[in-house]
Amino acid sequence: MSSSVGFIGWRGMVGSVLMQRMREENDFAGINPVFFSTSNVGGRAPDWVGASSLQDAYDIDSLKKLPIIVTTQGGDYTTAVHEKLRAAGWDGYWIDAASTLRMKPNAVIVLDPVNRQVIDSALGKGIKDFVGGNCTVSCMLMGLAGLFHAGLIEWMTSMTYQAASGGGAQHMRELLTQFGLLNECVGDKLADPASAILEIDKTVLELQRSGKLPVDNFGVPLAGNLIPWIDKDLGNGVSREEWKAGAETNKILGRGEGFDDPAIAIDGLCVRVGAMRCHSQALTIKLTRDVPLDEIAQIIDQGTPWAKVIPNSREATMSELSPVAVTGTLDIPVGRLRKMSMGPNFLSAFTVGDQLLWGAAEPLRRMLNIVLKRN
Ligand SMILES: NC(=O)C1=CN([C@@H]2O[C@H](COP(=O)(O)OP(=O)(O)OC[C@H]3O[C@@H](n4cnc5c(N)ncnc54)[C@H](OP(=O)(O)O)[C@@H]3O)[C@@H](O)[C@H]2O)C=CC1
Ligand SMILES: N[C@@H](CC(=O)OP(=O)(O)O)C(=O)O
Repeated sequence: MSSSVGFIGWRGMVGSVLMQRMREENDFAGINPVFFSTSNVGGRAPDWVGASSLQDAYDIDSLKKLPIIVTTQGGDYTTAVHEKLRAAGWDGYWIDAASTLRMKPNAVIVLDPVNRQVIDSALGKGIKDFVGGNCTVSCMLMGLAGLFHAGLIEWMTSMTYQAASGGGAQHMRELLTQFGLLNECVGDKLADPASAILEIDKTVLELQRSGKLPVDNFGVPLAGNLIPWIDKDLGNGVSREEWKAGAETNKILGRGEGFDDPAIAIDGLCVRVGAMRCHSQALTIKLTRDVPLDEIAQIIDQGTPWAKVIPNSREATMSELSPVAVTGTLDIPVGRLRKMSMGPNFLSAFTVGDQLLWGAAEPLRRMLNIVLKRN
């Protein structure tokens, strides 16, 4: 008999990528999907499952009937509903993209190609809350799993270059609108090859500083700029996005508080750049021992089926190690691998991942399938 699965947030950006991947993998064949809405109760459910109407995503009685709920609606929704649903006696599986529950002791951060053992052990203990990790963390781990599992990482810094999509659809629109307006304000000068570049630069800067660009989402212009702060201020000089790197990576790997193995120190700065939907990161890794580069490349390549080592050449880097090359694929290229001048135990790496695929939708899709196979 097919299991009923409730979907909340299916028409949002992360939800749409999840639906797309589920359809590509024929995942709907084995389930009875029930679609919910926070804004259009009674409206039509998506075409591909036939005509049924959207149920109320806040109605605890409707949600309670489902053995599995998958939500990509966001943290506010999780906060509003999860506790109430559990308090009402619901004992189903909750699979969530939002960060709200990630660090709760009875929730597991899911990234099964990396932490299937942690997931299986949690399932065996009756844990029912499974949450996708932060996009930067998940993409990094999909690339570097081999090194972590081989015990080769003593500590690591991660300097990120995060895409506009991490903020949501409106952020992507705002970035493109800003780019358009900047282009427009110097359109005539750009068309004239004889015009002075410093004049163009001055005009662009004037518009960027004028307060006339739309900045409702980012707060400041991102086009032709960058923002070295992502997510909340924790009050100790660390942004919440930066804190997640260490906290979530260790929890995913089953290390640190609550586990037998000690935490690995991971820290860095998180920066928003004008890329569309791929997060990139530059990593400095202190190895636990001196390992030759060709062995390191092999270990990374074999870490997950999606990790792909890019030769450390200018040509390969430019064509294969960029957001434009990676967007829409599940590949996690890892390149710029070289020993650093600080010594043979210091490794540099650069990795890129589609933050809506491995960074958000794909771990949830795979977790749903793990749960379905158990049921
Ligand atoms: N953006 C990201 O990169 C990541 C996001 N996440 C998590 O996923 C959550 C959802 O993110 P995201 O998908 O970007 O959020 P969206 O804003 O795209 O979608 C969230 C909800 O907004 C409602 N909505 C209102 N207007 C529209 C519209 N015009 N088109 C589509 N949906 C609309 C929908 O709910 P309804 O149908 O009920 O009206 C939808 O489910 C985040 O809050 C975060 O917790 C996790 C990892 C990465
Ligand atoms: N904060 C990430 C996106 C995201 O949703 O992260 P999280 O799932 O950890 O809240 C970014 O802005 O790029």
